[in-house]
Amino acid sequence: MTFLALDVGNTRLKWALYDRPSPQAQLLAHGAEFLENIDRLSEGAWADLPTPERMLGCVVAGDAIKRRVQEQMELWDFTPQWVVPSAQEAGVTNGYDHPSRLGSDRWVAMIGARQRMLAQGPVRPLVVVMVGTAVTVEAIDAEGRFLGGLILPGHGIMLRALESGTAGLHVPTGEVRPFPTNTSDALTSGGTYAIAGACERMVQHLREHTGQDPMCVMTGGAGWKMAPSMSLQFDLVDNLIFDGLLAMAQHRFG
Ligand SMILES: Nc1ncnc2c1ncn2[C@@H]1O[C@H](COP(=O)(O)OP(=O)(O)O)[C@@H](O)[C@H]1O
Ligand SMILES: CC(C)(COP(=O)(O)O)[C@@H](O)C(=O)NCCC(=O)O
Ligand SMILES: [K+]
Repeated sequence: MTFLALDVGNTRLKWALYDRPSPQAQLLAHGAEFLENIDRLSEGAWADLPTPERMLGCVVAGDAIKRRVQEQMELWDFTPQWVVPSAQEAGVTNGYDHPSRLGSDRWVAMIGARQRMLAQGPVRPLVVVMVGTAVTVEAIDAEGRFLGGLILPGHGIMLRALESGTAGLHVPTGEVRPFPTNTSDALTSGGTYAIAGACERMVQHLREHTGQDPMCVMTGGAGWKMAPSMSLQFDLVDNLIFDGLLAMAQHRFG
C-alpha cells in the first residue's frame, strides 16, 4: 500500500512517497517545491509517480495553499488526510494550553523525534529544533510529555525585519564570526547566535526541570546553516516530519 507523506511549510512543500505506511517503509521518491511552484506538481514531479494509495500530511501554510495542494492531488483516488494535533498520539502527550492550536508540523516532528530516540537507545528528555521559515525549539521529558516550546523568526525573516526597520542595514549575507567586524558578518552572526542561544537555553531549562541530559535533534531546510554554530551536540536529521508521519500513518492505515 503506497503512501504519500506531505509537509507543507510557509516556504516549501516537501513530499515523500513510500512503499507502505510504516516506519520500516522503503522510500520510492521524494522532492521539495517552493510554494510559488506547487500548482505545477501534477504535471511535473508527480505526473509519473507510482500511484499513492494513502496520504497523510501536515500543513501550516494556510487554507488557500492547502486547497491548491489538494487540487494537485486530484489525480489520485485517496481522500487527503491532514494531521490535527491532539492531546496525545504515538507516545507523546501535548502540553499546549489548546492542543489543536499547536502547529501540526511541530507535533509531527516531535513524534518523529521521540520514535527515533526510542529506536536508538535509552529513554531521555528531548530538545527538538526545526529551522525553517520560523524556528521552533521544543522540550519533551523522558515520559514523552511535550512541556512547551519557543517560536523565533528564521534567518530570512530576521534579516528582512532588520532591513525594513532601519535606515542603515542592507543585507548581503556574511559569515558567522565570534567577533564580527563588518555589517554583513554582524547580521549573519547575530541571527545565527540568536537561534543557537535559544536552543541552548531550552536545553538548560529542560536539564533543570528533569535532572537529566537531553538528547538534542535539529531538522528543517536551514538546519545545515545552524549545525556548525551549535556549541552543544545536536544531531542533524534529514526529515523528522516524515519519520513522524510514517509512525502516525501506521496507526491510521497499518
Ligand atoms: N534550496 C534552498 N534554497 C533556498 N533556501 C533554502 C534552500 N534549502 C533550504 N533553504 C532554507 O530553508 C528555509 C526553508 O526551510 P523549510 O524547512 O522548507 O521551511 P518551511 O518548512 O517553513 O517551508 C528557507 O527559509 C531557507 O533559509
Ligand atoms: C511556528 C510555525 C509558524 C512554523 O512554521 P514553519 O517555519 O514550519 O513554516 C507553525 O508551526 C505554526 O504556524 N504554528 C502555529 C502556532 C503554534 O505552534 O503555536
Ligand atoms: K516546517
